[in-house]
Amino acid sequence: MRIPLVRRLVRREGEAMFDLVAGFCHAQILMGLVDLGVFARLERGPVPLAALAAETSVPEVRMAVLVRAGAALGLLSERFGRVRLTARGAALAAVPGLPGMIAHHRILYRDLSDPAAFFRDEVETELAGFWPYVFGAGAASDPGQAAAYSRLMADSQLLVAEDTLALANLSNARHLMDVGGGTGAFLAAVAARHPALRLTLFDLPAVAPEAATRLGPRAEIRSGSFRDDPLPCGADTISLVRVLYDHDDTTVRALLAAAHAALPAGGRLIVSEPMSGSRAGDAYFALYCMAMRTGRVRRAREIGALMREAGFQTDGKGRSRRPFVTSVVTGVRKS
Ligand SMILES: C[S@@+](CC[C@H](N)C(=O)[O-])C[C@H]1O[C@@H](n2cnc3c(N)ncnc32)[C@H](O)[C@@H]1O
Repeated sequence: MRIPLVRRLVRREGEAMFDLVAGFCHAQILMGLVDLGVFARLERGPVPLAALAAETSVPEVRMAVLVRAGAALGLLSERFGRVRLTARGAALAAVPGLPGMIAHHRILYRDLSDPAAFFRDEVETELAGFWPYVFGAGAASDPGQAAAYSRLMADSQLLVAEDTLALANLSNARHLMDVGGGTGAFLAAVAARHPALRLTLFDLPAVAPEAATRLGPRAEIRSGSFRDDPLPCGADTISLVRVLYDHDDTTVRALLAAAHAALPAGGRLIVSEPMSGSRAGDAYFALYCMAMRTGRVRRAREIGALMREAGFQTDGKGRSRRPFVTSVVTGVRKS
């Protein structure tokens, strides 16, 4: 700090370090704003601080602290006695599924509350129970659990679909099968862009029927488990969107082999999910997957190697517009 030429750099480094130190507080400010409905309230327009405090049953002096904290994080501003959303705050409130995702992070944070024990694998994680479908079709038969996860997945699919479709061109495809397609949010986005493309969705029996409600006659719905059943044939393109990272290498190898068997020569496989090699992949999704205890975040080149092992031709290069949304690796079945 005493050397003028590097003072600015040192201050920036110091701020970045302090942000790391204070990260938990930042996350809790965000969750507080979601839990208290502040984003939802301010989406309807600016509000005086006292009214916001009264509506949320928070004492005004404490709400003033929360609002200032939200302002410090670039989410809120207070002008002319009214609290309002900044552009970032408004965008955050409007991203489909994001407030729900922030709220469900309390489960992840409980799992991470003793990080040394977490990394030593001494924690019975709650997230492993939140996503029971990963363990197989039997565990997914609880409709309440299935509905909770399906909603979170479908809401967050909008951006994933946008980036996947920007990176994996489907204009030459005739028939796409989305394996692990959930309740059909990805295929709904595909259908809107490619009206002539034939669509099939494959998912567990507890999940797939809901896709029929969303997609209607636009898609054929096939129920089954890719752990136990062969994948239906007929599609010239298969997509696996946010599926591989839920599973260990043995299951992924079997699934990629099944996709290879289901495709004709020249058929195309599209893998889209957050990958290692980015801050989001390594400092968020990797921990999330570890807490789920079933899968892991992989580098694009690892996914590429697994695809090649299954018989696909791929350069294994992950492409991404926004690594925190998704990355894409594609391959072609060799003849
Ligand atoms: C993380 S979700 C992704 C859903 C959707 N592709 C998306 O991106 O929104 C993983 C999906 O894989 C499905 N799945 C998990 N195990 C499966 C299995 N053994 N057979 C078929 N689908 C399975 C789940 O039901 C779930 O819909």
